[in-house]
Amino acid sequence: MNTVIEAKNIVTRFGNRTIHDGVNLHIEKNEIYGILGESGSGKSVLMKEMIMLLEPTAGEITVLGKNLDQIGFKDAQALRRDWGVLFQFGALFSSLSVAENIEVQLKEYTKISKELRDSLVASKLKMVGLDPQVGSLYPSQLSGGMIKRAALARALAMEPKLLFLDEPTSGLDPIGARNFDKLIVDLRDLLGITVVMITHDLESIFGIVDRMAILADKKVVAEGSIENVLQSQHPFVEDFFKNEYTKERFEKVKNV
Ligand SMILES: Nc1ncnc2c1ncn2[C@@H]1O[C@H](COP(=O)(O)OP(=O)(O)OP(=O)(O)O)[C@@H](O)[C@H]1O
Repeated sequence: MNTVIEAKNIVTRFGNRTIHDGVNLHIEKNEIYGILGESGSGKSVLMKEMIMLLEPTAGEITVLGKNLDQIGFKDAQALRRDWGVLFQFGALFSSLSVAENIEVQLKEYTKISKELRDSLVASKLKMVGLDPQVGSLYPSQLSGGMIKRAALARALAMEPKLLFLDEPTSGLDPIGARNFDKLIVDLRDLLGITVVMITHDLESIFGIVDRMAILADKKVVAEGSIENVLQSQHPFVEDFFKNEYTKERFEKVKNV
C-alpha cells in the first residue's frame, strides 16, 4: 500500500456553518478515487483543501508525504507542480488559444525553450486525443468534449503525479462521457498517475472508479470499492445506488 493523500479529522467551518466535522479518507497510489455525496456535502471544498486553495479549520491533510498544515513556501510550490487540476466546465482562459492555455504553467514554472514548449503542447494534445491544429483554436471554437480534453491537456502539462477532476463527465453526451472515462483510465495506466475525481456519474462510478468516499452528515460515511460501499445502509447510499434506476446494477455487484 502506498498512500498518496490522507485526510485526518478534517473540520471545515464557514462562519457558524459546519461543512465537514471529522472527515477521514486515504487515497492510494495509482488508483482512480471517487468523491461522492449530495449537492452541498462539501466535495469541492474538500478537493480545494487537498490542492491548497482552502485551509481546513482543523485536522490534517497529507499529500505525497507533505503535511499541508505545516508546509513551507518552497515545498508548497513544488507540490503544486505535482498535480494537475481539471475544474468543472474546463475553465480555460478564453482569451488564450488552446496551445497558449496548455503552455501557461510551462511558462510560469520552467525556462524551457519555445521549441520544446511547442513539442510538449503537441504531445499533450495527442495524449488527450486532439488534433495538433486544435492548438491554434480558441475555447469558444471548441465543443464541450473538446474543452474538457483541452483542459485535461493543460492539467497534464507539468507531467503531474496526481490529477484532480471535478465532475469530468458532466455536460458531455453519453458517448463523449464514456470516451472521457476511457481516456482517464488510459492516462492513469500510461502515466502511472493517481486520479481523484468528484463525480455523480453512475457509469463512471461503476465503470472506472477503483475506490470512493461517500460524504454525508459532514463525514465520510463509507469508503472503499463499490462492493464495500454498497454494504452501507446509509440513506444516501440507499437512495443513490438502490433506486429503481440503479437497483439492477446494484444487485449484480452484490451477487458477484
Ligand atoms: N468559500 C466559501 N465560503 C463560504 N461557504 C462556502 C465556500 N465554499 C463553499 N461553501 C459552502 O460549502 C458548502 C459545500 O460546498 P461544495 O461546493 O463543497 O459542495 P459540493 O458537495 O461540491 O456540491 P455540488 O455537488 O453541488 O457541487 C456549500 O453550502 C457552499 O455554499
